[in-house]
Amino acid sequence: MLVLGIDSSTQSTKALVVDADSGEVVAEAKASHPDGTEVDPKAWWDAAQSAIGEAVARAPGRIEAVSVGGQQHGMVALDDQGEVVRDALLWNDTRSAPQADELTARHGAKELAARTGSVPVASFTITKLAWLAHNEPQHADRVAQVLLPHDWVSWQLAGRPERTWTDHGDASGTGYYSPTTGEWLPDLLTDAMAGRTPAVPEVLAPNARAGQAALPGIEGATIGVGTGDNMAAALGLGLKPGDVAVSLGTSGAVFAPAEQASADETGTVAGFCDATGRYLPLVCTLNAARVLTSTAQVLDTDLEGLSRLALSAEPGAGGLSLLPYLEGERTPNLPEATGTLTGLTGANMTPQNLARAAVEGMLCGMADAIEALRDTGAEVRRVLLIGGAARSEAVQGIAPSLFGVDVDVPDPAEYVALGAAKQAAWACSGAATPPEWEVAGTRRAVGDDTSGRAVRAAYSRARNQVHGI
Ligand SMILES: Nc1ncnc2c1ncn2[C@@H]1O[C@H](COP(=O)(O)OP(=O)(O)O)[C@@H](O)[C@H]1O
Ligand SMILES: O=C(CO)[C@@H](O)[C@H](O)COP(=O)(O)O
Repeated sequence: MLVLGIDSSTQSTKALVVDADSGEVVAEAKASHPDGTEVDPKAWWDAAQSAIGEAVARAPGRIEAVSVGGQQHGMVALDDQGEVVRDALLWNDTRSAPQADELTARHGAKELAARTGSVPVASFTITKLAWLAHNEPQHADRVAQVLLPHDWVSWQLAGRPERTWTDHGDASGTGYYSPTTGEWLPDLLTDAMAGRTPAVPEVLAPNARAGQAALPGIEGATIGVGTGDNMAAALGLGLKPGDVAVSLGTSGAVFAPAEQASADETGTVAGFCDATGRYLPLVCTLNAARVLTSTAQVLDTDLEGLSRLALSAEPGAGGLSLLPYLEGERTPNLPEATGTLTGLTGANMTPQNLARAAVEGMLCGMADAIEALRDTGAEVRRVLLIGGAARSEAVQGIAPSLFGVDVDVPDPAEYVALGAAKQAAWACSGAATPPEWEVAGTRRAVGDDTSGRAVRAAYSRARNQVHGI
């Protein structure tokens, strides 16, 4: 039996056709999304149709089921005809930072963490709805329903039926859902939207059959419930206790499976649900893979060239530290921040050191995130490095000493789309637990030095100097 997994993430849509018995990927395709932090959702649907069409054309048989993993938090506001009211505001759009502060001041961080699992920052859907109510009341008045990106793409796949749905994982990133009771929190939604209460999708079980595909080429295939991209990656990797995933895509996301819900009132760790009915505490930064792309551009090289340069510099980049807050930052919560390069001298200002500082700066944020997860009780036995930037040799070489824990690199693959495919197979199997697919070859990354502590200390000093934290 063949199933289809879709990853509709920030930069692109990926589609994988997978053999449901073995987990083997038999066909795949990819289509890009536009840049920017506000996007017309139709661009995701165009990309999905293109990637699905290509993947399915290469598939050796009929697709029985499909599921969608999508970038978390994005605000897809629909009117009473099901049309989008305005472009979606994405997870990495920081304009709603003042609304995040206001909501937290009004309700209290402790209360919000206890009720929703998280203290909202600008990424969370609830703050985007509050921004809309305050800045575009004419649009807010027209909002009849709010969906998340994966809900909206699944709904298009189903041919826009009467019913809309979501899952626990993605719902837990809205800021108006309770991970512990599994219920929406309409009072928080109404408060954020200044008295308006749009409809929200039905929350279905992780292995639900949510609908049937209406898209030509996969018509009649069962649609699984779908989930957030990080929840899908956790499912695709089959994370076990002690495993921590570090995903280096547009965002840097660090997450671990948990049996208990978390409620970190400092706001560092978001208390999300996973895609199996359990939990997925997660720390997220706004600056990961694109830090490397931007630095490569400055150095007039490509990503391989950047990697070579970084590995030819000494650990510590000759005293340079890069605080890579190129898009503002979410963890630490510095939405207005810009990037800073500290420690420049005539002697150390080389392309090699700059490349090294970029890789180290991005990874130091991830090392802090691993520590924050550990502080909330997560067991950290090994790190699994995934996402686009995990393909970089420099990242693989430098991560172990900065993380101070074993780092395994699963074979490069689209783990979000694989997790979505696994969810689709689960919806068909009717079993109590998802299928167990073996994760293809995992290689242990070997660190190039033991100076991780010193590099991290220099990074902390730079952050303290510039931002006082
Ligand atoms: N070898 C590489 N080295 C560094 N970065 C890479 C490499 N290959 C891909 N990337 C980066 O990975 C990013 C895409 O990763 P992905 O996990 O697909 O992101 P997203 O899920 O956010 O769309 C792009 O910014 C791309 O430049
Ligand atoms: O906001 C978060 C997690 O809370 C991000 O991780 C988004 O889910 C986008 O992910 P990528 O496109 O970087 O995979």
